Amino acid sequence: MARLTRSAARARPPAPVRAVHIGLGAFHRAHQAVHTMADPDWGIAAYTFRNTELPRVLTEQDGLYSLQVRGDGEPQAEIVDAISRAHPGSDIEQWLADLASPDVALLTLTITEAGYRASGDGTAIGRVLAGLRERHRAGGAPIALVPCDNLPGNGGVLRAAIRTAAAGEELAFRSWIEDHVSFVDTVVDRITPATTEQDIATAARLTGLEDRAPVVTEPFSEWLLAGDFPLGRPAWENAGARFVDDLAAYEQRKLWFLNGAHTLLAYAGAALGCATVDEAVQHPVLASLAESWWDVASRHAALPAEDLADYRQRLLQRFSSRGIRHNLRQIAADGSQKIPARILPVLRAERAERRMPEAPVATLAGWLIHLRDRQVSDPRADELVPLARSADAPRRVLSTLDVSLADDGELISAVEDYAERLRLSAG
Ligand SMILES: NC(=O)c1ccc[n+]([C@@H]2O[C@H](COP(=O)([O-])OP(=O)(O)OC[C@H]3O[C@@H](n4cnc5c(N)ncnc54)[C@H](O)[C@@H]3O)[C@@H](O)[C@H]2O)c1
Ligand SMILES: O=P(O)(O)OC[C@@H](O)[C@@H](O)[C@H](O)[C@H](O)CO
Repeated sequence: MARLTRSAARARPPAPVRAVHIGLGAFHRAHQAVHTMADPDWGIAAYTFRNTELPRVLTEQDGLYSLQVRGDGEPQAEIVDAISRAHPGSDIEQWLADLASPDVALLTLTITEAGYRASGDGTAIGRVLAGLRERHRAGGAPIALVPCDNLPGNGGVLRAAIRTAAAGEELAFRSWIEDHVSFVDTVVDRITPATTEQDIATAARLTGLEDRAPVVTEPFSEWLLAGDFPLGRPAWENAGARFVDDLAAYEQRKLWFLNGAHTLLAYAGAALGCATVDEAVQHPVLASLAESWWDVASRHAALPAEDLADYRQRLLQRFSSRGIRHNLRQIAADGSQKIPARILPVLRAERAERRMPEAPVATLAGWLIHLRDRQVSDPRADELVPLARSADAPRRVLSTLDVSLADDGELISAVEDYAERLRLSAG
């Protein structure tokens, strides 16, 4: 079987690099790259500072990969050609040259929620700062930074992270950042699980080509953006992106309803023995918990009730799709970074009205079990795992997220009881 390359796929030559990406993974390739492909004048130079294998494979494939879109029927595959160059993080010189180039108008980021917390040499924020420094030195063309991670106010979070990291820099550079770097807020949505060996075999069957870097995703895709692009941007709207003035209500809907339900299922679902999202939503206890989460979140959400009702109905279909096997373990990573945005705002609002909502309690109880019994991937794991194994674990773990919730004795008892209930139900 022929290897997937430009000549085998008879595709156009790579587009000139005008966008850079950091955090080359599955999601970038299912989302921002697909939007960028809709504008043939824009090519991407994509970097990953952790995975050396993916850029090597993509380079061998001339930047091409297949995207399998899986709904309930037969998957459809298309070849995505938006990535003109793929680089491992060791290509520091190329990274600096790309960010310094006035041809480059924007940098997109998918560095996970945890990526915005860490700064200094070797971190994503440290590398972005080094790139901006180089750009400033090289003439200082403006640039748009477009974070695409599931964080509330992600543009503002990135701005704050860069400002903090730049605190010791020269005044001229810091002023340039304030005046010439635009931080765009986004809401991103397309469920994209990690690729499996089985997906590689399916890609070969669908395309007739050997592709070592296929991506699997769902038909649904959404990208909402608010902010300025001083040197222009691809016509992302050709692929359905929407540019709006205020994202807050959409962001709340996405983070609470989709990501919040994912987090609930990841912890309570794993405690009840489920491995994937589609399996979890078939489980009667978890299906009812998800509905109860959406009921309680609807009480506090800003969008009109009909909009929320449509959204949750659609979510249930998306979560139930047999084509997408989204591992709960993948979603369970970095809970300390996700729970505060996805679950706690609703829990606080409920507690202020003296209610004890079952689904947030189940999420926290499932998280406790996760921290105590499983292999934990979380930037705060060293602190959290010992606390979860100590006496008074619910209070001590919750206090790492929000001291006022940890002082809520009724809540702590409810979480403790629920964790026991999950353990008993799991047998
Ligand atoms: N997969 C999805 O369904 C989806 C949907 C919407 C948003 N996202 C966002 O995209 C992010 C990446 O998802 P993915 O599916 O591409 O994952 P992935 O595992 O395929 O790729 C993750 C990328 O992030 C980088 N990364 C991981 N931890 C980092 C850190 N601490 N600092 C800097 N970079 C780091 C990795 O090097 C890799 O390039 C998610 O964390 C989420 O914020 C994902
Ligand atoms: O990607 P994370 O780790 O932020 O969160 C896991 C999932 O909730 C997330 O990837 C969703 O699938 C995604 O946000 C859908 O658009």
